Amino acid sequence: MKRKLGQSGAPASPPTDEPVATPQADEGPKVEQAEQKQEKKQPKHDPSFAELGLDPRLVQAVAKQSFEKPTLVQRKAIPLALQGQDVLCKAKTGSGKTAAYVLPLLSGILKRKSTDSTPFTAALILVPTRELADQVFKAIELFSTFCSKDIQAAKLTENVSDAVQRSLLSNVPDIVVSTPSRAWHSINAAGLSLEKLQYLVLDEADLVLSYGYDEDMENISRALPKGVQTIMMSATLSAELDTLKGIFCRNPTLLDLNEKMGAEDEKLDQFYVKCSEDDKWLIAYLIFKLQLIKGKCLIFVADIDRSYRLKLFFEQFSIRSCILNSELPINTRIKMIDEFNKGMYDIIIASDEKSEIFGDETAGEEASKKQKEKAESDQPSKKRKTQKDQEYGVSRGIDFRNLAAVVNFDLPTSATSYQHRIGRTARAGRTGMALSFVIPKELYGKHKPTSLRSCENDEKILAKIIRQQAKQERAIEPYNFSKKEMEAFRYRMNDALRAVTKVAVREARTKELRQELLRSETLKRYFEENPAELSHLRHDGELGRTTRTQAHLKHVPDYLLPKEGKKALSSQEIGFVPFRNADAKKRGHKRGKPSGRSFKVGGKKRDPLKTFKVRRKP
Ligand SMILES: Nc1ncnc2c1ncn2[C@@H]1O[C@H](COP(=O)(O)OP(=O)(O)OP(=O)(O)O)[C@@H](O)[C@H]1O
Repeated sequence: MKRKLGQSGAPASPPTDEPVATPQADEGPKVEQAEQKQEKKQPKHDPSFAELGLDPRLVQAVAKQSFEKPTLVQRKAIPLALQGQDVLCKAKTGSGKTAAYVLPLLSGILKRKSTDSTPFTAALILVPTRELADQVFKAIELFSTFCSKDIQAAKLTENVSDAVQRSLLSNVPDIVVSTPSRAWHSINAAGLSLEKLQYLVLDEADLVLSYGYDEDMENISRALPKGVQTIMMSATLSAELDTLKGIFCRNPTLLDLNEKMGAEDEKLDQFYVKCSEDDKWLIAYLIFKLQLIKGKCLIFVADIDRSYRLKLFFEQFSIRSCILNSELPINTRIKMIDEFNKGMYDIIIASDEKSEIFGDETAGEEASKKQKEKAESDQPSKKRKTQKDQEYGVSRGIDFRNLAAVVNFDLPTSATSYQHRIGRTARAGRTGMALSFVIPKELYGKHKPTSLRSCENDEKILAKIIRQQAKQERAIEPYNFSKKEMEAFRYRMNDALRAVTKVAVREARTKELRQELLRSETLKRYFEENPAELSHLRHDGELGRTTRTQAHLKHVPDYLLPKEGKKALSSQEIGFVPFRNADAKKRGHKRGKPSGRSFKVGGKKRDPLKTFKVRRKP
């Protein structure tokens, strides 16, 4: 199907009279020219938001967000978009791509409305997941705070009937945010009109085809009028982007803004632990029970069962966590991300079910064939009792705020997927840490109860990840735990693992879904009137008695801890991962070097014993 899209080369009715840019033909020199022209025009200092030519009401809204100055992608993309150019932009995760396309879009609509108030849908923003649609919609609301009367936006990813959708769209929103499938459905069944569309945005553009939206994209391309300005955003480039570029863009300007990371500027510390299958569980228990990682954490696992397994395992030790997966209703998922961002939870366990289909630029034909087959087999089956949402995904684009660490409990199956997962932390100038568990080939399949098929190739994937990160001048370093000190905790880990049986996992999965029904809209008013009862609705509550209760596991007795304290579990200190790199610079903190001091973060003094440690390979 993807090739079919590629073969067509251009939509039945091309979006413009201008020649459609043939992929790769003149791309190289054009990029350079565009960049050079910009260099000449640029003032000596980096321009402020006001100097970018945006509507003053938007500049005011940006100031309200406390954005001091535009990020690189915003500085480069906003002027081009305001000039009406098609832009294909690659910039790193968390670099502010959303504002880079939302602001010029809003500015253009406001400018037109100052002379012509005819209502029509002027912009369509397509994103691969419903979570992302919600996030982009909220960003539009925030940026249009001071012009809310002039800008109407709608998102089409709610679970509503066609009749309700039609009535919502009868208000003729200026901007529509949607996944491709819902957009196409609404064009057919709910009266979405693209007749006068001026702007088309594809966010996480390289993913829209991988997600199986090929046919929808092809249909949408045919429904577009001529002359639509297209903006494509992504953190990684892939063959899919060429296909889309050929279909939707008119001679686009390519902004490849992969900022190389010098050690000084690096805000993300990356580590991997090579360990056996059961040691993964042991180390995870130690990290979270002894709070070796400080702050909020996102743990990625390979599938839904695994997420419940880990949550139930953590519950044995009274470690609270919540789960995100494609089975949960969209409202629950969005609410959970919101609450996590508000600081209600510390740990989210997310199943990255689409990891395989993200594609890997380093993978061969054979591998991508397999990925495609897996994606197809993931399509909803009538036999399946619970329906997975095909439009679920949190490893791409979702802005988890102040996330201190990403833990790849199960390594993804591609380097691209890794890049996006770790991009959930160290966003918008903050610092973060990524830790990945890797099963060496010789240890794979040795501990049946915890073995996972996708881990068979962990070492190969790690090699690809190391190469990929090296290209960006980033390093991923080994991290070792002291085996001797860990042993004292092993029987507890085994006790807990034994209690988390397959039956317990199945029951927990059903129970969680049932609980989500209880948390439904019908109870909303009751809880508005009885806010104290809300604690029962926390998503990180215990899934209850699906596992054996083992009270003795809930605390760590002193005699288990090494005499030297937690720090003896790993040697050589790397220091706390602070949120702001500026602090690190001030105190002369160097990555990988022990500082041996306590740090002040957010006004509080940190205990150096509670820091994350690393031992480098000799
Ligand atoms: N100019 C700015 N100054 C400060 N913070 C900013 C600025 N622009 C964006 N941000 C913040 O940076 C964070 C990341 O932005 P955004 O989600 O747009 O990144 P992204 O590049 O789209 O990431 P991804 O590739 O993961 O989708 C958001 O919390 C946003 O509010």
